[in-house]
Amino acid sequence: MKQEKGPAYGRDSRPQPQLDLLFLQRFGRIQAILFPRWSSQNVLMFLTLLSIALLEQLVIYQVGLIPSQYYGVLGSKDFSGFKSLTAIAVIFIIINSTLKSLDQFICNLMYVSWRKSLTEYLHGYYFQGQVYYTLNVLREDVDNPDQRISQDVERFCRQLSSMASKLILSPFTLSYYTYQCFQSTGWLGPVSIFGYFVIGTVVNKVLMSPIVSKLVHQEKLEGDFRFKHMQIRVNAESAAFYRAGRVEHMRTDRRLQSLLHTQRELMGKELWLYIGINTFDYLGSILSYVVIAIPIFSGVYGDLDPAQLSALVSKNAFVSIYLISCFSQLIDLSATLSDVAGYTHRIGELLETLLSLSRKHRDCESETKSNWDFDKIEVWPCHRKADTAFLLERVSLSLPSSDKLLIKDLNLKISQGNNLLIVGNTGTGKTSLLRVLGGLWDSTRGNVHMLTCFGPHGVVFLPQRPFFTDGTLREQVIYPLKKIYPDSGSVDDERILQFLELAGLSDLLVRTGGLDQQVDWNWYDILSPGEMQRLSFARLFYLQPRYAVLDEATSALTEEVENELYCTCTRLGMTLISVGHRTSLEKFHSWILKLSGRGRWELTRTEGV
Ligand SMILES: Nc1ncnc2c1ncn2[C@@H]1O[C@H](COP(=O)(O)OP(=O)(O)OP(=O)(O)O)[C@@H](O)[C@H]1O
Repeated sequence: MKQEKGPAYGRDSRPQPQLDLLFLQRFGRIQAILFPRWSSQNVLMFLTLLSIALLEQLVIYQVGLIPSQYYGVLGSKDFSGFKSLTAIAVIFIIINSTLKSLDQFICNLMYVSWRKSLTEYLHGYYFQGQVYYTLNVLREDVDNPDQRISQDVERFCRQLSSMASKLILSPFTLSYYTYQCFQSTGWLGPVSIFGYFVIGTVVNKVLMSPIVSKLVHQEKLEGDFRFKHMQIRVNAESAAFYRAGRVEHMRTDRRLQSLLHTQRELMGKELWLYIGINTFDYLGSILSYVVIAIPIFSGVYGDLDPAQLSALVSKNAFVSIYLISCFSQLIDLSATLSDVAGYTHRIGELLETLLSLSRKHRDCESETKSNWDFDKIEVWPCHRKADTAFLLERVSLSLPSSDKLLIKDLNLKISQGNNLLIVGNTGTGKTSLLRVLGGLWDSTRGNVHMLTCFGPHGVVFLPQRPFFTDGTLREQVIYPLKKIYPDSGSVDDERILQFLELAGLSDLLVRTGGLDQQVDWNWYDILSPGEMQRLSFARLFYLQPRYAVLDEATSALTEEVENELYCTCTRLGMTLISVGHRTSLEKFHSWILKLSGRGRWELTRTEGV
């Protein structure tokens, strides 16, 4: 693996989120995810919504005519006409309310379907390779990716679906009533109403821009506040030992205050937008009379008597008012649109970062041509039985986000049977070297070649902090494989039980009530640190890789247990790359790499076993 760039990712200065071209680009990109093909489910739903909304308009029009027909039948005392009109009215009202409910129902279905499409799309990139690690640990420019994927996507889809049926109809109603208005008032009506709308849009855009950037900031603070609660939830026991309730209360409240302060500021900005929207709504209602007043006062209708003039005013006022109300409805959507724009920016930023990270991951993968993905090993168990797992050529390593040098010009070959122990003081870069071997960090200089694959027959890492997923005991042991490997049914059960016993965890089986018993506990809460390390070893024995990378994997265990676990690893034919502080580890290794900080290192041979 040839890696030129160091691991440092800077804080980039992104432009303030606005209602600008960037918004349109990001919105367009999200729409392409929501509507990938003409035949996609979302497009079909959208077309159904369009048909229902159009049908609804037709029925509304018919319902609107009914009152005037009542005048007719009541005026002429036509009882049978009254009965049939009432029957028609009831039918239309039932159809109308059904269509309205269907409209709402389809909007809700679209919200769910959009959320599914967008979230699954983001998940596809987020969980690709180590993208989730880079994004959460190394990138500082995209805050709270979890919040963006869960809450921001949810709100974006909800707001967009609430706008959908109004937006979808506007081109039709606008064209129809523009034509009607033109027929009644000539060019003056539509032109002045369009001009009014343009002014309204420009003013609203000015009022909306600060809202968009404030909303983006508010969502960041919302994510920070949630993260604080999550931190306490995950570390509840440690916090309780510190009696941290008071200090954490103060810190959590501080985040809440900051969030609420921003929310209040956002509302202050929204107030101006609401004033703008309401002013345009009410001004619109008198605009129709202004449109008619101009020809009247300029003498165009000088030859009409008052009765003819009022008939003309009433006719023109109706179409103008309708056209204006179509535009007002669009202006009313400004508040929702500014929310949608804020979420569009947050999701768009995440999307862009995910795409660039995934591109980088793909480039890396094609460069190394090695099988780095655990998913693939279930299909193709690694057949690259290379004698050498890692080859490092003049590798230098610095801290991300700073120039502090950890390792300089390291040449190292890790091959079968040559167990390597990495030692050194705290913070000298032992785990960082493993991060480079694991492909999580790039080296600043030099080449890192991984000549085998991950998983059974390849390399397995046991990180310093054990990782457990939700699920049964079997799922913990076979992790990160999704299926039993090898696919051998009960024989596999025997292997798992045997390895649990070897790891000293037979009693855990009794506590869980069996390998496949669903447990709703959090593994981190119910296992002691030592038990977590034992369970990690049971996993390692099960996967039985050719190379095992152990980062202080026995730090919570006694030397005696450490001895047993290491002996089992050796018996199972694993080559070990360990990081540890204990001298008792030396006897299991044939090489010791000592890191001394500031780039210095020393490789020596030991007696080993
Ligand atoms: N994501 C990160 N961003 C910036 N600096 C980091 C990051 N992770 C670790 N570091 C820093 O890198 C240095 C080396 O860390 P590393 O975890 O490799 O130390 P170590 O030698 O394994 O220490 P220990 O013996 O305590 O496990 C430390 O100074 C640490 O603070």
